[in-house]
Amino acid sequence: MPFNSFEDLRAACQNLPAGSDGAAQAVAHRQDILTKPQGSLGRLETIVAWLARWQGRDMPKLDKVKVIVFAGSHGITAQGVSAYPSEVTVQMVANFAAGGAAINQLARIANAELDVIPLELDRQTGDFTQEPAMNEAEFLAAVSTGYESVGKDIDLICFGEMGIGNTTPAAAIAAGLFGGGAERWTGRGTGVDDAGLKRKIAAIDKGLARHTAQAADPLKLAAALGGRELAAIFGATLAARHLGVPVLLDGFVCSAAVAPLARLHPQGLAHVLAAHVSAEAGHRNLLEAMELSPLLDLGMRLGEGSGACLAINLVRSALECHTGMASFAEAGVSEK
Ligand SMILES: Cc1cc2ncn([C@H]3O[C@H](COP(=O)(O)O)[C@@H](O)[C@H]3O)c2cc1C
Ligand SMILES: O=C(O)c1cccnc1
Repeated sequence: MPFNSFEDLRAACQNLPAGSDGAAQAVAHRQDILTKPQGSLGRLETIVAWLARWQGRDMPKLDKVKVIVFAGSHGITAQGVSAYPSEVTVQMVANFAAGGAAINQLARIANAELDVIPLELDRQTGDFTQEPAMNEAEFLAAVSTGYESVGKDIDLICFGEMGIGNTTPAAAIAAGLFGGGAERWTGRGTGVDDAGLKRKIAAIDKGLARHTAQAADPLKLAAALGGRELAAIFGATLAARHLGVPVLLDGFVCSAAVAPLARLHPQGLAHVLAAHVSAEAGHRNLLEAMELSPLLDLGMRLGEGSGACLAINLVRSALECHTGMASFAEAGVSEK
């Protein structure tokens, strides 16, 4: 196991590579000689520079793109915080294996390999209104599983989650890290009614009050209020940074999962691009709090990594222009 204590993990979060300035500059230089008005591909140009910086390659590639969906089971569901029953998590893992979920279709069309990693689905986390969701060892085990799931040979990676109830721990982490109370961060998830939304807000406020002692430490907070799949996404995003793999970030749950990294290092999420802003209330605020600007805004609120996976083809398009276009000199086109 790569991490045996909060302190081990904290040290790994504070020791992050800066990415290659040279590779990002090589991309910017090539962008300026391609047959288009300078800067006219807008964010497509900065996406390629971002890929280059974090892959450490002057000419980035997207030969091996991966999606990993982590699944977890949540004790907080006892508080009636989801519109669906807890057993849907295991049922959806079977659906992923059979190819019947949204993420299966999106991964196929993005030419991305899909892995699904269930995390102790027969052992729910603690109900954080009553006890910590995870103790230190449980949290570190989930973080370590995520950390070890990322290979060095991957060119771009997306993480997704499946876990009925998990918009509640996500909102709790966001509220714990960025303040403003539960109401500011809590949305309807799978579609709870007004009474369900009230229960959710009350449960989160109760959890925040119970675990105030953990609030000053982003890792302890994520253990007390989080979930195993969120912890794994945190660990996997950290591994991606250490291994030079750029990350596309999915919706509200994934954003909350990686938020502790933003808190532990000022550049902690520099290798992460927000693929979309989800319709879950709180996601827009959360991205703003982490200074991330989403690529897509399509009213999606599914999770599974669906928004991140959809943006793969955008990144592929950006790279295709960069590698395939002719320069002014090559094409004999007059410059300004
Ligand atoms: C059939 C089905 C498929 C899903 N795929 C992702 N989620 C999403 O919904 C859940 C979070 O919402 P809440 O906090 O309200 O439970 C997570 O499992 C998330 O991945 C799904 C939910 C359902 C019902
Ligand atoms: O944005 C998300 O991550 C999300 C929203 C609703 C349900 N599950 C996930």
